[in-house]
Amino acid sequence: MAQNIAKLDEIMGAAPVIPVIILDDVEAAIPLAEALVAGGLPALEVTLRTPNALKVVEKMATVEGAFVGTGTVRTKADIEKSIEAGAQFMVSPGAPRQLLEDAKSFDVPLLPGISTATEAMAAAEMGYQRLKLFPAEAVGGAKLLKSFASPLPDLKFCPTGGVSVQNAREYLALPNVICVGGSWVVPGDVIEAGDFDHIRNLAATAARLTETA
Ligand SMILES: O=C(O)C(=O)C[C@H](O)[C@H](O)COP(=O)(O)O
Repeated sequence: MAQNIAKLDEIMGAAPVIPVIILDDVEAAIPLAEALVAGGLPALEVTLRTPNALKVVEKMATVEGAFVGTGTVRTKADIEKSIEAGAQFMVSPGAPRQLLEDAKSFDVPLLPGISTATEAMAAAEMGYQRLKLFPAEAVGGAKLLKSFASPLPDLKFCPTGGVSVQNAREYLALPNVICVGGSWVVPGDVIEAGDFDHIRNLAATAARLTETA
């Protein structure tokens, strides 16, 4: 099956920002997800970069209103583990051919990462029209995506990597950007301090990024 674009559009279109979460403390999973959802960010990407990441996904998936996905997905095993934990979407920093092939046999959609026109075209050829630009700021940022819009009008992006509250609006104003991803709404020290009110405020500010001033 090709990439489930309708499902991804629902998830990517739910809010302007997908928080990229790096969390090992399972106890913090539910309060963190609740704070983000309450702030207006329902789609949450939990990176598979900590020993307890899948347990964090399981917990967060129980939070009402949350769309929980996994990030840093690199292999078929990562796909299988993500789905078993209850992920509703998966994100990868790259788009290796094998991963794109493997992901096609699962219902849960994969958002692969690209950083050049050639990679975007190769992914599109395999049925992937929703892509992450990674690492967005390092590979050309909003200027690069703006340049993709005319020759690749069918492709839509979630730029991630170096995106912040300062530069997010520039991306979100582009016609080929649905949302951005970023870790700035989930600072490690704030989570460690258990200051979920602060997280909710960061989320609320991020959720308003598409509002006109
Ligand atoms: O794990 C993945 O799937 C990735 O591709 C990497 C993340 O998207 C970036 O680590 C987020 O970058 P920052 O917002 O600059 O911290």
